[in-house]
Amino acid sequence: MTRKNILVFREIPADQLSRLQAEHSVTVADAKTDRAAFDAALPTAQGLIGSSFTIDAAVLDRAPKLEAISSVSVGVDNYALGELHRRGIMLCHTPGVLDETVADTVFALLMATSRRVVELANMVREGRWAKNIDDEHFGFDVHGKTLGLLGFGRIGQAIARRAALGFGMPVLYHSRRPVDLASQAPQLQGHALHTPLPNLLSQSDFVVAMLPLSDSTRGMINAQLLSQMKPGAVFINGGRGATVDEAALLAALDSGHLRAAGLDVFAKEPLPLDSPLRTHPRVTPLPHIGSATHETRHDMARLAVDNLLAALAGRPVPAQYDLSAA
Ligand SMILES: NC(=O)C1=CN([C@@H]2O[C@H](COP(=O)(O)OP(=O)(O)OC[C@H]3O[C@@H](n4cnc5c(N)ncnc54)[C@H](OP(=O)(O)O)[C@@H]3O)[C@@H](O)[C@H]2O)C=CC1
Ligand SMILES: O=CC(=O)O
Repeated sequence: MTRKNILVFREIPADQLSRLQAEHSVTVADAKTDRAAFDAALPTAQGLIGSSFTIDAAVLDRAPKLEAISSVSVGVDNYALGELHRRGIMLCHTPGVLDETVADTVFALLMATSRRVVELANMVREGRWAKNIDDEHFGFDVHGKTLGLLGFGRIGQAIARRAALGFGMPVLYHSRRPVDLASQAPQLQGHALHTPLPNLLSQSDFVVAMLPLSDSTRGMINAQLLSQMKPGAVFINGGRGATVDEAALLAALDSGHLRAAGLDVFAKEPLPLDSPLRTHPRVTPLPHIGSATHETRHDMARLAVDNLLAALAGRPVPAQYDLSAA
């Protein structure tokens, strides 16, 4: 079989790198920290694999031999989808293998915001636990409360299973098309309801966004949407930061309309030091760790390598992203 040129633009585990090296010529050059080496390898690259770097038309112009990109992520908002489609370059991603881990992270944010986990742990660490805990420190229950999900795809449904089956939470969800629960999520039958957005917002104690970033979702969670949320509700974002108007979110927290926010993702990452979201007392910020466990990151890398090896060999690809609508 012909050896092809692969450019690894963000580190992958050694055992997965070896699989690529066994069949192809591989250059490892981190696109962010080793940009000169990345640029030098682009003109001959036939396959790219990595994540967290924007591959736009300017990058593609310098990669005339490119056949396939394998993203070690499920989200594909870093890629110029229309350009890839136009140029006939295949895009692969890692759906499914991270669903349960990301749902766990979202639940960590639900618990942390409601039970004030970080704030009260800091009180203990800093020697400020000086008296018995009283209502000044109390949190709010999660179990039994209503969960509103914006986005009810693979990960949204994994969150819904935890909420409905583990925490006895009624689940309302919003997506453009209702999901046929009988065939796609039988465990959630009788537990999750496709709900008009205004009703979901006004009835939910927790609103969790698990949306991809696209033209239709960019800035979707704006002042008007936030104002329709139930007073005292908690907002969690596990999808993409740019789906939220962050200034509007801050205003909703500062006015007291929202009780708290748990955010794994931000419009700009890493979160700028001067962002008020970094230190806001009622925001629990995480550094985009939705899928960041040893097991799941390894599974993602393995699927991304499976994808790229299959794409370059002309074999059926396990998880090709459909660019036809781009
Ligand atoms: N924090 C982290 O580390 C991680 C974040 N993510 C993010 O989560 C996203 C979701 O992942 P996953 O569940 O696998 O994706 P899916 O494609 O399975 O689900 C996406 C959901 O969003 C809905 N949706 C899309 N556009 C809109 C819209 N305009 N209005 C309302 N609903 C919409 C879809 O329904 P419909 O099309 O019917 O509208 C679907 O229910 C990823 O794209 C990624 O950006 C993923 C992994 C880790
Ligand atoms: O944000 C992570 C992803 O896989 O998408």
